[in-house]
Amino acid sequence: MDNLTLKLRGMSCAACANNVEQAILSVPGVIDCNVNFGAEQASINYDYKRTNLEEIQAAIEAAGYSSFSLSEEQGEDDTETASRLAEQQELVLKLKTGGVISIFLFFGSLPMMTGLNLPFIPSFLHHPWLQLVLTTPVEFWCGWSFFRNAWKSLKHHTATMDTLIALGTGTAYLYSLVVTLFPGLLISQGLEPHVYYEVAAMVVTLILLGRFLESRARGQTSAAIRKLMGLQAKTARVIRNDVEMDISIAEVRINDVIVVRPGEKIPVDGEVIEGASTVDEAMVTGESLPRKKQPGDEVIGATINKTGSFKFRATRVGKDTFLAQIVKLVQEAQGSKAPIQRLADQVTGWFVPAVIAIAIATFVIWFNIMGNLTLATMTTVGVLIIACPCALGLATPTSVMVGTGIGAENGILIKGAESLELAHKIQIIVLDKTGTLTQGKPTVTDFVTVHGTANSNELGLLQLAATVERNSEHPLAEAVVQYAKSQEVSLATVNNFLAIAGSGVQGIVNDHLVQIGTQRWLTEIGINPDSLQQYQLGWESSGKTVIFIAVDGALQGIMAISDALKPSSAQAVKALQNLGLEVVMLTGDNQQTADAIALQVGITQVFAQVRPDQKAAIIQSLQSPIQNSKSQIVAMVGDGINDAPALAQADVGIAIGTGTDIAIAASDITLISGDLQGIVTAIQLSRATINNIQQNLFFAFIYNIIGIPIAAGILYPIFGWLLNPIIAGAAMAFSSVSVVTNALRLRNFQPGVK
Ligand SMILES: Nc1ncnc2c1ncn2[C@@H]1O[C@H](COP(=O)(O)OP(=O)(O)OP(=O)(O)O)[C@@H](O)[C@H]1O
Ligand SMILES: [Cu+]
Ligand SMILES: [Mg+2]
Repeated sequence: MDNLTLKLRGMSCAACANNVEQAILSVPGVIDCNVNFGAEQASINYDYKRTNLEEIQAAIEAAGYSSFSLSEEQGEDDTETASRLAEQQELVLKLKTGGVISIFLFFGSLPMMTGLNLPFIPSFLHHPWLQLVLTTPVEFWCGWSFFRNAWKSLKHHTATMDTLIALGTGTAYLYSLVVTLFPGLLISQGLEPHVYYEVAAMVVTLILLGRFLESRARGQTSAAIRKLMGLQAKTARVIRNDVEMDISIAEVRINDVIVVRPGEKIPVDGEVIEGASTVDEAMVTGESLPRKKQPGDEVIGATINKTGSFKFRATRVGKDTFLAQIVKLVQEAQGSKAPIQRLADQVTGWFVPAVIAIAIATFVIWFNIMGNLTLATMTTVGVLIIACPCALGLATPTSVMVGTGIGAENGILIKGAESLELAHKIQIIVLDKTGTLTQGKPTVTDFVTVHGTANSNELGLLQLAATVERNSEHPLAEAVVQYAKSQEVSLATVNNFLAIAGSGVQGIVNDHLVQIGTQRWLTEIGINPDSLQQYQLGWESSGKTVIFIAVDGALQGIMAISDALKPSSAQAVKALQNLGLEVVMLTGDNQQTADAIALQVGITQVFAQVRPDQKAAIIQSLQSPIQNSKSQIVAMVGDGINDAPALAQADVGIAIGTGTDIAIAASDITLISGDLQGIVTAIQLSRATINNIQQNLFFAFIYNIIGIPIAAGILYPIFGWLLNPIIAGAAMAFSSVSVVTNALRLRNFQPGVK
């Protein structure tokens, strides 16, 4: 199975998105497909053994739309923008032509519309033949795309918003043409031979105007992506054959040695090999404090070198760089569908046919009841015009695009619209202790053996312990090894090494069986761990982790390891509680230590001594409904490595990453910097986005809900009100613009401000 994202062109409304989706799904071998109108993107899951990119693109082509793949975008980008520009220019020309002509027609029809005698308007403007000559180019040149697209979809037995506009304005035009040619037809019926050319021309112009404004505003919804891509440096100074030279970023290869001076942008990802400096990584990680860099440290492309100069070896270039991955991820997220959009999708599916049915009913009823052809035609045109579902298709995707973009700017990577939507419903948030609340860089602070402290026995035991721990990748093990190094203890070799997850490690060193782990584990394997209790209890109550070292089945010493809290932890926990969330701590560590840490950060609910494989089960139990209420939405925050099952079990899995080793895959949301404040921001952003979507849906529906019945003439019998088709056209154009503009308002989102 393979996954593919295509950029789409030629869609004019959500009904088009439906058509493209159907076209792609009809290709044998396509498993699943999701077309996003707002992002003009399709994401497709397909079986690469049964179909390929060409077949899928051909199907899209056959349905009357065009596509190009996101991955080949680098090359395609220029032609893409060029053709888009040409299209824009043509649209502007059509808009100007339509605008000027519409103004003449508008003044020409004013006397008739208002029923007043307006002497300043020359009467020739009202002449039907002149109006015909003026309107024809507007209808068939400016409005040509409506007819072309309507025809294309008719061939595929579908209908889109273009169908409605073509029908609406075409009807107004044809009606007027008939009246111009055979005024006698109406006069014989006792009706005035009024023409409605201005309706055809103005509606076309207004809708073009709406599209123009909409596409301009829509361009801004992907501003975040462009901003991210703009961060990329253009050139790199590499050393090749001992010569320093400036080359373009595209030519940088892995293992190139690159020189960076103070104030310069770091071109690609790499590892420092010489020199030292501090680097401002805010643009990529959201972390505001500059980071110190020295040989061995990772640097991220697009971040800015501050103080010193250094050399580094390129480790990731081109589309593999951290920045490129972020851009790709955000693009994919922007194209994904939020569950809240399903409603809009369902509506658009039957919307256009339903509107055509209502329009026909309107015509039939008015013509039969009133016997008035003019009234029947104009109400029908009004219904067709006001009913366009285009704003509906924009409501969700535009907000999602802006929301995910804002997230990325703040160092929050949101995998898809679904996670973005779900985050605002989180009720319980589970925080892992090590690496999440704490810095995850534990250090040994105390060490005592059964023979007391500071004797030769101590270093011997330390050697045994560190020798075993060197084979474990657990952060605690790392701390023990570091401590041994600082005491200048050399390490021996270990045999039969075994790690028991959540309990400890063991191995044979110099013919001694060494076992290091939790108090509980030692008890389980029949070793009494209690002889150093007076030290143990004090250390634990200050929040340190105590590990127990046994040699040949007897306790020989214990060690206290402390892992400092992140400076932001307590504040973030408080902020989460203020948002109304229940904050829970989950850890494999001992109960006393866990309680002590929980107290420091203000958490009351603690699950301690949880084995790694039980963490997911705890999440599940938190999710289950409490007494005849609904099930709970639980988020899990972890460092993404050993917490993967729990992250996956949670409704929203939030991974904390540092630098470039982020486990993007395991989580729904990734906080690039380790700062927990990011969780608060993510939840606030989710709330703001959902709010925004709801406003958009309101804007999108309100025009149709109010407009269609009025246009159909529901108020005519009571008040004599009808909706002038021109007003309908204006409302329609305004609805999409107001939706996109409202979505752009989301860009003002400020993290941390409620
Ligand atoms: N390599 C090891 N050396 C010594 N003790 C270990 C080792 N691995 C695990 N332990 C013991 O097992 C306990 C539980 O480990 P686990 O990895 O499940 O959780 P943790 O990393 O301490 O905490 P958290 O669940 O918050 O990440 C540790 O607190 C430690 O006492
Ligand atoms: Cu529309
Ligand atoms: Mg852990």
